[in-house]
Amino acid sequence: MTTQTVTLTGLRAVYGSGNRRVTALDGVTTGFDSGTFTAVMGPSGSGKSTLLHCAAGLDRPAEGVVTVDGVRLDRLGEDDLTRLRRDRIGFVFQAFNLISTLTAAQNVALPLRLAGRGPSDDEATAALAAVGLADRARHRPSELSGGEQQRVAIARALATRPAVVFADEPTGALDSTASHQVLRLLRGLVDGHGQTVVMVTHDPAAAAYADRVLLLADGRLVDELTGPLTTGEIAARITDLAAEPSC
Ligand SMILES: Nc1ncnc2c1ncn2[C@@H]1O[C@H](COP(=O)(O)OP(=O)(O)OP(=O)(O)O)[C@@H](O)[C@H]1O
Repeated sequence: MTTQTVTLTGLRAVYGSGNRRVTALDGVTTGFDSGTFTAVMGPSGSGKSTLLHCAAGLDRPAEGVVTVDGVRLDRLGEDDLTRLRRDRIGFVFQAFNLISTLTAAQNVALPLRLAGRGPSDDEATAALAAVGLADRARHRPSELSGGEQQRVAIARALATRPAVVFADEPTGALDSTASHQVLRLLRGLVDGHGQTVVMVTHDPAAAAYADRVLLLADGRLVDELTGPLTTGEIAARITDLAAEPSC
């Protein structure tokens, strides 16, 4: 039986108040099956980052329920939520967000140290080996290419063996070759290790690596494509969506 690692039910997210009030999510219900790769797409301002932040417990929605690994986030206090984020959720950002003064291995080991489980050189080295960077363990971020830095960031996201990895535009700062390397890596984590991955992207070629593409518009889920998907099919659906009047 398939289990859902993350569920979102009736999510509403609102920023500001009065005439500056913006409804960023307007009743989103969906789930992310364990061991699957989902891409979240949609026009700028459609609510993609807000969805990711709410699903990852970085923002609290105004209404609705998020569960991660069977735990309702709205029932957690700030300390328990921080612990759950640290132990059960991996993050990958467009800007890599590595600590410049630490080596690749030290960056990867950081979540383990914060979780009181480290430092374990073996675990950090194994995580770097899994992303093909065992020989770069002692390099600092400035000594690595963008693609290598993002692979270190992925190794860091995996260090605590999270239930889910959320990636916000992970290839946004990379050239095409490095992008495909990072996407193949994410795909391999899903296929080879049953990792659950949820990725926000603007790029149909990146979304083509996913099993499922969710399309958001004006804070609502307006379509869902399931794979195998080609870049062309995804790009065509996005173009159609842009031409449709929003309701
Ligand atoms: N901190 C904030 N304060 C006020 N409004 C916000 C804030 N963050 C986001 N919004 C608004 O919420 C809506 C959804 O924003 P969000 O960043 O989730 O969209 P997005 O689809 O990720 O956009 P992009 O593709 O441009 O990154 C937008 O209208 C945005 O202007």
